Amino acid sequence: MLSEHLALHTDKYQINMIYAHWINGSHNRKAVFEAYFRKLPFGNGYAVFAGLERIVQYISNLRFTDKDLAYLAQQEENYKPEFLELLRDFRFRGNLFSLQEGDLCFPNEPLIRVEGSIMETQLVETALLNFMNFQTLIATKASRIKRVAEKDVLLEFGSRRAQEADAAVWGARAAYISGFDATSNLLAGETFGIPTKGTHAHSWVQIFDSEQEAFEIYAKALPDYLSLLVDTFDTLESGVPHAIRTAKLLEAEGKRLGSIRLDSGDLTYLSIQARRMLDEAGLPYVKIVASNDLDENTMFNLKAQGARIDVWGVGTQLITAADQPALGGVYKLVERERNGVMEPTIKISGNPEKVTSPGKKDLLRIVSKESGKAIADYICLPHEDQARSGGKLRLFDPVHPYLKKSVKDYEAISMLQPVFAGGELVYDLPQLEEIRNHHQDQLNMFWPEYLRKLNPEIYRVNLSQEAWELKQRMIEEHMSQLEE
Ligand SMILES: Nc1ncnc2c1ncn2[C@@H]1O[C@H](COP(=O)(O)OP(=O)(O)OP(=O)(O)O)[C@@H](O)[C@H]1O
Ligand SMILES: O=P(O)(O)OC[C@H]1O[C@H](OP(=O)(O)OP(=O)(O)O)[C@H](O)[C@@H]1O
Ligand SMILES: O=C(O)c1cccnc1
Repeated sequence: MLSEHLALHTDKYQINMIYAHWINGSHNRKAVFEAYFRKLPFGNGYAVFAGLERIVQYISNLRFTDKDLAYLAQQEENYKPEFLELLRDFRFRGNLFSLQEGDLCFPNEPLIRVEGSIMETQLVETALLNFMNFQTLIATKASRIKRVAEKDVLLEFGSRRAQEADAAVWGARAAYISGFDATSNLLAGETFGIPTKGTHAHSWVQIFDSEQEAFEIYAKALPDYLSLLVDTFDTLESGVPHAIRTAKLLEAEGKRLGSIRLDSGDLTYLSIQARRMLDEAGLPYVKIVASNDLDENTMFNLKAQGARIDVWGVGTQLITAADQPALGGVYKLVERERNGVMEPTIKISGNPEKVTSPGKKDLLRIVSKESGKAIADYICLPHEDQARSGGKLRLFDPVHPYLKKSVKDYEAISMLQPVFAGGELVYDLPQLEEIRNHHQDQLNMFWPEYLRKLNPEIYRVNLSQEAWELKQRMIEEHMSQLEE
């Protein structure tokens, strides 16, 4: 759980390839890989990049122990002892560039770029994608939920249904980045400083002889910000009246019941009725929490129906990204060293979406100086300075080049930040609060049509003329080689 020691958290084929390169004498040749995803999850208009802190921890601690090496020797008889000695001395000495956590990101743009020896760039693929894919997926799901909740309070309740402990804890962090207000998971709270919140379970009520007794005992022990779960027997006939009685007892002691929680039945009807009963009892300050398999779609409907819910507890659907449980991010080779010189490389596919964009690339966000809003993301080769110098920029769709427009009076924001340089960490990991604020600033940079939950406008991600021509040229070269 949250292990720092993850050298073997890689696919066996990575070590096999590294071994074969070593036998071939090519393991120290240079390579450049880029990580990206091809399709946005949940039909959303953007994704929220997350996972960098975990990646930094992983790379900083990447060492093979005696135990790891003994295990590798046992797994593969072919591995020569000298190879295992090479692994013993392994440290990541390459460069890594990445988006910042909380950045909005889009399909087919480089989110992380790794440059270094074949050995080090290949080794890190599995873990890096594992962290990026999961955390970006959950941050994106959480961002959708936040768009619907708007100013309501969001509590992350997913731990018990998450795909194991790391997913619960890092998932809680991803949700917080995208605007959740608290988590029920204390380890996530302790590890990352996320505020923690909790109500109580049905078992608390069931264990006593009466609901009223259960509420009073709980109120006595934990009178501040108390939340009472009111649906164990009958929400409106029993739970809410008992909660009101408990609130009055608290008032007599100068204290206030914080909230009641609804966890079953028709949440619109029950919240409206409970609100009325609380108000009529002179308890307008008591908030209503709702939970029960909620997601952004149910929440949207509940709000449209006029539900009187102030606080939303969201678990399973968020933490498992239930409607799309994988992001599908990939890590592709874009440059290789040949005869001492770096050259672009391409992966051809019968499926045009899967043809890679060759060459090491930078990602610039083109932002209008007039509106302060993002116009497009622009992928160019590192030596290209047209966009960076603010010159008139021709944008065209890489798949349908006739879709074009020119922009001027813009700022080109460089999205890929240097994180490791020659193996040294050169990036100050921001505090979680800063990441959360950064995510909000990012959202403010986009017009609402890209942010809406249903059928959002597609944000432009364009290749520079030069990057596009390189791709076309390499496709044609490969095709003519195939024909020969
Ligand atoms: N007014 C509503 N409109 C749309 N969906 C709702 C509404 N009220 C509740 N839901 C959602 O419907 C789903 C199922 O609720 P349902 O009432 O069938 O089960 P339940 O309340 O868990 O049943 P039980 O009473 O046995 O616990 C949940 O995801 C819940 O959030
Ligand atoms: O529905 P989710 O979005 O996943 O939110 C978490 C759920 O977990 C709890 O139920 P559970 O039945 O596990 O425990 P309980 O006995 O305390 O209700 C809680 O009451 C929520 O319904
Ligand atoms: O505190 C709660 O109400 C809670 C915590 C975890 C899961 N369900 C509810």
